[in-house]
Amino acid sequence: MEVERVQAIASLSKCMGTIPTEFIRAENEQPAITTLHGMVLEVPVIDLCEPDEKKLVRAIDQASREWGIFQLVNHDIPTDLISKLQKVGREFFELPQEEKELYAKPPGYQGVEGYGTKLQKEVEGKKGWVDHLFHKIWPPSAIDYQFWPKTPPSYREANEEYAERLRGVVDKLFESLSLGLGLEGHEMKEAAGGDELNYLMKINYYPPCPRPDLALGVVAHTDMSALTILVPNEVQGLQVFKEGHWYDVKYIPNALIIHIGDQIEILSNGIYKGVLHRTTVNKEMTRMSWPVFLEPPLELETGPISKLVNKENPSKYKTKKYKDYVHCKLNKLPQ
Ligand SMILES: O=C(O)CCC(=O)C(=O)O
Ligand SMILES: [Fe+2]
Repeated sequence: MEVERVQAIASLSKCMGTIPTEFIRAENEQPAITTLHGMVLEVPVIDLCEPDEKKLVRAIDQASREWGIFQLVNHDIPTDLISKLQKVGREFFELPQEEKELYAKPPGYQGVEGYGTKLQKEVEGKKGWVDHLFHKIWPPSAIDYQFWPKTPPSYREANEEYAERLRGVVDKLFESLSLGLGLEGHEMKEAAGGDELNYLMKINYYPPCPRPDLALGVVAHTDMSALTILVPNEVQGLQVFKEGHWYDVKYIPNALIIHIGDQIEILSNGIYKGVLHRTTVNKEMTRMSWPVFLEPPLELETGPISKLVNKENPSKYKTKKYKDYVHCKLNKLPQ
């Protein structure tokens, strides 16, 4: 059966000025009713070039305890490279529909990679106003190039260069998180899979939506990954839940948005918190984002790091294979 892409639904909806009911969220989810505007709390912004190492570790530690999300500036990934990554991704989504379908998840295929429209089973059968493309970008042994667009031709180079540059940022983040918890610098990354840590690229494509007050892009969730490193385009849309309210995450050109995911929450025995977030959509403009999910290998067992478990802080999470964690989360089963 052919899946209807949101991009196609969006072109029809534009003429009609309405959206199909399956995209209209319940009132307790509608962004127009549930977003707190006008002030207020701002996600921490962290300068990765901070010369005082201890200060940097403290800033990352505090943001990860209190927010589970922060924006990283001066991260050393060239602006040109970020623009190139965005350009080739945009060009892929602007291809004729039948060319994009060449990269669709094959029928019956169990993996996550490929072009598609919906990953998770959603709240009350409602749909998110978003299409996506998933493919791994690191390590080289995990890459399956059948899911990488061949058009535009520079797609591959841009993604390979981005993966290469991202590795330095990833190592620095894992090291800081380890030190923040009083561990040796290498421990956190090792517990998350070390050199076998998978970098899963996702491109989210949120077409213009005639009723952004009623629809959501991605529904409220925490990421399953250890960490997620995200580049957005300039269209506002990411929101985080903090102290009982939804807040916009301010767009900062060329910043990387870092999410603490479920796996870091588990490894840290709950000291660092996975952040609850969602996305809104825009009436006139296409929003896009490029999260890279840093995930343990599927067969790796993850659980609280033993040094972080003691009488005062007993283990809060089960130790299990990452693939079993993913299975329970996708099927909404208890962990
Ligand atoms: O588009 C965004 O800013 C966030 C997307 C997201 O949360 C996700 O794909 O997991
Ligand atoms: Fe997410």
